[in-house]
This record gives sequence, C-alpha cells and structure tokens, in this order.
Amino acid sequence: MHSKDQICHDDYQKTADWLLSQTQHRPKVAIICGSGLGMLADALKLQDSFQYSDIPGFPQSTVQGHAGRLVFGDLKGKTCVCMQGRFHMYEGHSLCKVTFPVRVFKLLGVETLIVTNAAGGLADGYCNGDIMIIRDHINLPGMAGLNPLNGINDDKFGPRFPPMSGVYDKDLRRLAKDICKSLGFSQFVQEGVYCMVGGPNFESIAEARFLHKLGADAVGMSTAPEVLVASHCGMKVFGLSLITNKVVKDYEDMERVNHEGVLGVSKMRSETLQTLVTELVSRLDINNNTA
Ligand SMILES: O=P(O)(O)O[C@@H]1C[C@H](O)[C@@H](CO)O1
Ligand code: HPA
Repeated sequence: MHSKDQICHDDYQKTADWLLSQTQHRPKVAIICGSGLGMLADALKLQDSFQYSDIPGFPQSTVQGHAGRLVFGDLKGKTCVCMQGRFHMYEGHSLCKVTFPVRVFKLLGVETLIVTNAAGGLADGYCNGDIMIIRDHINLPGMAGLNPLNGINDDKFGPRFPPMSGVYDKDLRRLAKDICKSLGFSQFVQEGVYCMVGGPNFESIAEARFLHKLGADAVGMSTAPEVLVASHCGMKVFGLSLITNKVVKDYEDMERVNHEGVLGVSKMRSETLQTLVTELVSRLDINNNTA
C-alpha cells in the first residue's frame, strides 16, 4: 500500500493472481449486483464461487441483501464474474476499496462491466418496479472531491484526466432496448440519468427536489465510482437501475422509504432483470478465453 487509502498496482495484481490460480474461468464480462439483485449470479453455470472473506485483499460486504460472494461461471456461453454484493462508501470503505474489484476484474481480462442497482425514482413518470437503462450519471460525491481516482494516478490503468462523456456504451444501450422490445418489457423500461449520493440516509424532500431539478431521474448510493474506475481503465460499461421506490418530493406526501421495501421490490423484479442481463450478455460480441 502507498498510504492508508491508496492501493498500489501490486495489491490488485496479487488478488487477481490468487483468483486466476483458483479458477479455470477467464471472464470477459463482470456483473455487479445491486441490493436484492444477487440472484443474477445464480444463473451462472459451472460455478466457482468465493466468499469475499476468503479472497486476499477483498473488502467485506456489510449490507443486508448483499451476500458477499464472487461467482465465476458461464452465462449462455459467455464467461462471467459476478459480484453478489458490492461495497458502498457509507459502509466506511474508502472509494479505493469500493472500486477495488473493478481493477481486479481488469487484471483478470474483463472488457465489459455491467452494473445494477436499486434506486429511488425521481422522474415524474417512473413507477416502482421500472427498470431504467442508465444513459449517464451525476456523481455528486465525485463532484465534491470524493473520487476513487484521487491520489497518484496509476498510468498502467488509465490517464490522469479521463473523460466522462459517453461512458454508458451507446451500442449496449441500444441492444438492451431492442431486447426489451422483443421480450415485451418496454412498458416498464425507461432510460435516464442516475445520481449518486453518499447515503446512508434517504433524501430529504428539499434534496429530492434539488436532484430532480439537476436532471436526475433516479437516485442511489453506489455505481458511479465503479463506473468511473471501469471507464478509466478502458472497459465498456452498461448499467441498469431498478426503481424500488418513489422519492418523495411533496411535503403533503406521507410515504416513507425503507431498505426492506427496497429489497421487496428488488425481489419482485429480479427475475426480469436476470432475463434482460442474460439476453444482453448472450448477444455480446466477445470470444471466451481459456485458462
Ligand atoms: O447497492 P445498491 O446501490 O443497489 O443499494 C441501494 C442503495 C443503498 O445501498 C440501499 C438502500 O436501500 O440500496
Ligand atoms: N435514495 C437513495 N438510494 C436509494 C433509494 C433512494 O430513494 N432507493 C434505493 N436506493
């Protein structure tokens, strides 16, 4: 380690080498599962799975609905690695720890990152259970200086000043929309802007109104740092938000959001999300590597 917070190339490499020594799978696709969406990983065939606590250098998951397991396997002929549980800033992890797995994936040979999350709906037309294809994000902690790329830049991963325009791959978004149409999902699929906040509290009404005015369609507590680091090291990115609750923007509205409700809606739609991701992965233009 360089300092308390900075992680050096060797640290990522050690974890990647350990994983490569434990599994024959050589994934080109990584999937990060959001709150209550971990069953996506159950669709993988020929699984090799590892508890985060057994993986050298890996952080630990502390949130209900995040199992803390890294699963390698085959999804419709494409080798994938899937995080059943991610790390959030509000758990007390530094952003380098939050994004640690993404750089490990890069060293494993991953080329495409698929992120999913549970999010609150801000856009007026959004309903609970809608799936939002992420077009772009607003990284509020990042804009305020909380950025996983802070510190000495590791040029082996990417440039000091990476662009953030066009990060959510246009072709993958188009493909996802085509798939949704053919599966009959279009009536509950949206495309919009995800805004990351630090959490762990949900938004006040004034904050919700502010985020809505900023142009955010959905709000959550993850994803942007992972996407930032993936894009920095040259990965293609695709993201989905499951709208698990309406974010209250009206002082007369007595509705209160809670994590149990978020997990309930995630559970209700997790199979649909799994179908969409599986179909998308099966249509990715990649060839598998072998060990
Ligand atoms: O990991 P994600 O972003 O899906 O988790 C969301 C945000 C909070 O961690 C939690 C709130 O219920 O769900
Ligand atoms: N706000 C922030 N994060 C969330 C929400 C929300 O309403 N729902 C699920 N994650």
